[in-house]
Amino acid sequence: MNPFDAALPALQEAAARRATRVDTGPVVHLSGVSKRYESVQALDNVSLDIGQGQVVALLGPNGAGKSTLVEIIMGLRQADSGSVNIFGDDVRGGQRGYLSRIGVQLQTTGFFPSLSGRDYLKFFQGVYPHTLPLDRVIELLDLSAFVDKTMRGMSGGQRQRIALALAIVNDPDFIILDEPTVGLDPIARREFWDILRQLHGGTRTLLFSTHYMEEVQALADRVVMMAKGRVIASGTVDDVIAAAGPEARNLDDAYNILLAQRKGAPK
Ligand SMILES: Nc1ncnc2c1ncn2[C@@H]1O[C@H](COP(=O)(O)OP(=O)(O)OP(=O)(O)O)[C@@H](O)[C@H]1O
Repeated sequence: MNPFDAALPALQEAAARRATRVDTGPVVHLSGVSKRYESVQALDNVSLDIGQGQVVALLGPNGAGKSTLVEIIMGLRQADSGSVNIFGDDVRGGQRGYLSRIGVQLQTTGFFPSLSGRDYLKFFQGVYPHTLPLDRVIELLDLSAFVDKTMRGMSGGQRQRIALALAIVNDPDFIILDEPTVGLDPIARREFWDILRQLHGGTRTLLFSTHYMEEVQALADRVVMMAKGRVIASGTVDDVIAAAGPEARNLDDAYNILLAQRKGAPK
């Protein structure tokens, strides 16, 4: 049986539970967020709203501020100024209730090489009050062939799959992924996209950063383009292409045009 079909009942149940939850307002509400590291202005007055069920791609060159933004949303870093609200929690004010509702896959995950994937999954299951059944997570992400291997014995793509599995153990409403498919070969990347589509299922909110245009086009219903700590364009792929002007035929063109305009703009 297709692993996705096998996992469907658990996902449907989870989606039904989410549907009965009454949330008002956006999942993410950032207003005027700035962050400086010594001489670098990593984020400069960033405002962003993400609604429930949206799949949002953060796109931008190295150093644009994507990871910093993602880490502030995860509560791993503190913004210097502005407001950060996730599921209504005032993150800068110290409210952290939202953490049980998010799942996070960092750019790189450090694993103890001698532990297995199953060891990690069990450990994470013990951390949260509500979790998806372990066998469902294994089925959903198609982990059975390697979940009992040690982390040392896995390929990079398999380790990334375990990292994603750990991000969904708590059946999160909001999944945040920092460059989730970096280093994967094209086939593994496409498999990863299929998994993300299944996880989204129309109800979960997804935010991911990426450098891959085809990843944006395959997954996102909204793009937030960043450069030098600022949001330089936001909207659907078509909106962003239109914002770049008539010379932009596709997202690649739009990206290059908007970045070139930004380079010429005063800081
Ligand atoms: N801990 C830190 N200390 C000092 N400077 C930092 C730190 N973290 C990030 N920076 C700087 O802040 C800026 C934004 O970095 P950030 O990692 O958020 O960008 P990014 O868009 O995620 O880049 P990449 O695509 O390379 O991951 C960069 O100039 C970076 O060098």
